[in-house]
Amino acid sequence: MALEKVKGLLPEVEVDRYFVSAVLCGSATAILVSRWVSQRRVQKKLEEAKRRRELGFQRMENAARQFKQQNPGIKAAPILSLPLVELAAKLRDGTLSPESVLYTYIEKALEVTQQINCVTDFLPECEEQLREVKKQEKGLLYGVPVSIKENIACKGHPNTMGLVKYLDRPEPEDSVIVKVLKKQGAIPFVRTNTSQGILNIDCGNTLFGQTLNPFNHKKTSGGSSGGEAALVGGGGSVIGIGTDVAASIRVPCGFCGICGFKPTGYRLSVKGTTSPVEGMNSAINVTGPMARDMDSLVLCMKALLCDELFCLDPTVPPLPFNDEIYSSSRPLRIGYYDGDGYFQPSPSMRRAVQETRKLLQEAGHTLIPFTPPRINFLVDELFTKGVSADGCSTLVENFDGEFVDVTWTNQLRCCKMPDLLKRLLALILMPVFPRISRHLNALIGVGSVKNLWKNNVDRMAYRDEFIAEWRRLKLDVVLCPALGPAFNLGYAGKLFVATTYTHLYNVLNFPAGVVPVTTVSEADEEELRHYKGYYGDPWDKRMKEAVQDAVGLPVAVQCVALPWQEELCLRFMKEVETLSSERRGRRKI
Ligand SMILES: CCCCCCCCCCCCCC(=O)O
Repeated sequence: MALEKVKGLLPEVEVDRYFVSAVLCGSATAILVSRWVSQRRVQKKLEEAKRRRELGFQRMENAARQFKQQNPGIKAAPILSLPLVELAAKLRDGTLSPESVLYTYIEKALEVTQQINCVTDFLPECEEQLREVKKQEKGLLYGVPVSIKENIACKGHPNTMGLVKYLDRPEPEDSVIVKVLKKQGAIPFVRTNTSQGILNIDCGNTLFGQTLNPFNHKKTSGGSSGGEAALVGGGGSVIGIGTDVAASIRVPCGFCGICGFKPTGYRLSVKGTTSPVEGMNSAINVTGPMARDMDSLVLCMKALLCDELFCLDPTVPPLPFNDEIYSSSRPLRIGYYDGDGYFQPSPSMRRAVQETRKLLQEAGHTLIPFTPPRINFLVDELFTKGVSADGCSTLVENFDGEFVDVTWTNQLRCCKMPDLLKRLLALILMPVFPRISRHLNALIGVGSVKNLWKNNVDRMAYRDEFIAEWRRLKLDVVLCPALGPAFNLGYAGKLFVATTYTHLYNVLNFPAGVVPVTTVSEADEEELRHYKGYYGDPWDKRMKEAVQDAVGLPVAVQCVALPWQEELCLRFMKEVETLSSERRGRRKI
């Protein structure tokens, strides 16, 4: 009836069935052709990028070979085995030349990346910088080759984050961090792989492929600074710079058996780095150092916290490194927890905390149980809802027109679901899988600017509550689990929520770092067979599968301090490193 009325309102036209079919077929063909054309364009760009990358590797090989031919007496092993502090001292006093160190690391980085695919780009201008450092006053990192995560700007190279759309956007200038490193005499020489779009604890993308773990090629290096962690862990770089908005320095460092430090946001500059969700402030994105030992991290922090940094980026507080706090040996009051109530730690994660707690206690510190308050609220309402406040649209847009890497398909599918479907699924899942249901609800985002402000207020209130508990127990620092051991390939992109141990400290904006303390034992593997998780849901099942078959792989702990207490946090990390390496030494005897 209604249809008849509408028809009556329309002018009488003779509809030609052939004409309609032709229009429909034409439109469908046009859509298919334009899709094919755009896919071809992406494919071509991918091939071009691959060629450029291969050319870079070729240049690395030639440069290293030429240097070796001209300097046959220089041996790689003694240079590669030097910890950063000793390497920097030898460079400064002239025992080693910057050339010998740079070309040795170029050759080693190439060897490592051929095995585990961690380098994305050679920085040929490192040869220019090699000449430059000799003209300037010797800085703290004089002649030290440094690797840089691919989202940290190096002039002339694009910050792609593994996305084809950014390939043609070379950065107009170095990021502040790279400028400061250069001022201190460092020589950035390679850039390293990330997860596609960065917001992922795996390290794979369609541009550069998957980075593998240097200790076990069936495992991921972790992400998103996974290229960096794998290169340093594999011995191809002595110091690297990563970024971390939820886990990206700490998770890959833990997976690859190295130390990594996430300072308080804004203590180091992020100018010139690309963030996974630009403009999002619910979890703070930072830059930080990654290295094989704590002394290296400390030297790097000292080098970065200099006048050049404060001058280039006046939004960074002008706080030079405080050696008095770092060198203090006063006994500490250390809060600790070995499970956060949201994601049950693997057996080795828990044992790492318990063994470290014992060592610290025996060394004269006071250990006090500490429980992070309202963990579900923190994870679902503050972190996930905060990061996806726009209903995931910024993140989803990043993937428009891209071939989506397998490490992202699962999560992207969840993000792309219409809100109504998310709500419906969340409702259905609530009685059976409440944690997954809450996560889906959080991915809907906040809905309005007013709600975002409310979310910010809630975050500040949570931070006050957390600090009040910290103060009530008179704590100096906190010891807690670091995610590990390294996941089997194919799992990290489906276990974003396992980052609760790290992302808590991005929401709070506290400094935090990871230190490897042990390796997975047969007993851990046996205990894992009985792992049920806190919820017994599909995520727990996945976690169990992800960490299986890891005997011998490194496991870290996480050390945390209050905001702006970087030096105290680093001192605590150093102490943990010393105690656990002494214990490993004792065990060998
Ligand atoms: C917009 C989708 C939100 C989904 C939840 C986010 C999960 C974060 C995974 C952690 C990735 C680490 C990234 C980093 O720290 O830089």
